[in-house]
Amino acid sequence: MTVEKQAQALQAVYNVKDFNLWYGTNHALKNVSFDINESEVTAIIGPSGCGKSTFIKTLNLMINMNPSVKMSGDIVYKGDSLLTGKPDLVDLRKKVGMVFQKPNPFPKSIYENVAYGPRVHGIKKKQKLDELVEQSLKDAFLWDEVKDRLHTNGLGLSGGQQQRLCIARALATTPSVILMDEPTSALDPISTSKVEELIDELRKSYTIVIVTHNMQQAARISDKTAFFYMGELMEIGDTNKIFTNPDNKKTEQYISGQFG
Ligand SMILES: Nc1ncnc2c1ncn2[C@@H]1O[C@H](COP(=O)(O)OP(=O)(O)OP(=O)(O)O)[C@@H](O)[C@H]1O
Repeated sequence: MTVEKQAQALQAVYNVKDFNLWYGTNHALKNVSFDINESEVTAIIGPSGCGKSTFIKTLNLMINMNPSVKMSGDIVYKGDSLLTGKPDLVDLRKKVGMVFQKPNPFPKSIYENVAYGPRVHGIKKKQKLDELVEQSLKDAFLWDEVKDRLHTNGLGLSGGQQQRLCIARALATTPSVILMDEPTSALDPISTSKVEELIDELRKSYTIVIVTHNMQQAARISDKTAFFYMGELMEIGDTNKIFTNPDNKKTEQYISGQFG
């Protein structure tokens, strides 16, 4: 990590404070506390059902779509409480983009997929939209593959291309954070490595939180790794340390494949 990056890394973009979440009576996240630093890639790992997806969906309050959810503690985004404040959800989701496990382009043209977010946020001028679409597709490493077919349906792209289109769509609203929930688990190895290369580039400009089942992937692409187990954060630290010399016995057992 460069000196500049270390200096930036001291800035927390999220403070998660004694956070609990229940689905009805199911206590899915328990007393979770940690900071997510600006300009870092934070990987969330842990066995199935440990609360990874639940956690990442709280960071843009997508979790609020589920009426059975109750939360306590706090998640503070850039100084503002997401739980006790009254965050503007449209604005929050502009700043905190999300990419899902299964590529989910809108059934619209490639151009319209990317232009959609900026339009919702009031950008109407064609020239500005054209520029944003081109830049976002370039930043998502997709421009060269689609520049001659921008007005064809996004669903006509391959799975890996669709996922990069979804990343372009997230970038088009100029977010500061990108949440990724297992973004490569539905992709083949070549598409996966393209998305990993892309994450490596995006890390220079964005804060990234990624849920992954793939421990090699977490080790390759993240600065920090958080290990969740049965709804608890067992350990968070520098990825190198978590994968070579974790403090917690459960982390060690998980990364060495003793359970999963
Ligand atoms: N919509 C929901 N309604 C009720 N319970 C839920 C819901 N979503 C998740 N849960 C429960 O919350 C707990 C955490 O689930 P979550 O999907 O966050 O885990 P995960 O670590 O992402 O799992 P996986 O790796 O299998 O995707 C589990 O007990 C799960 O059954």
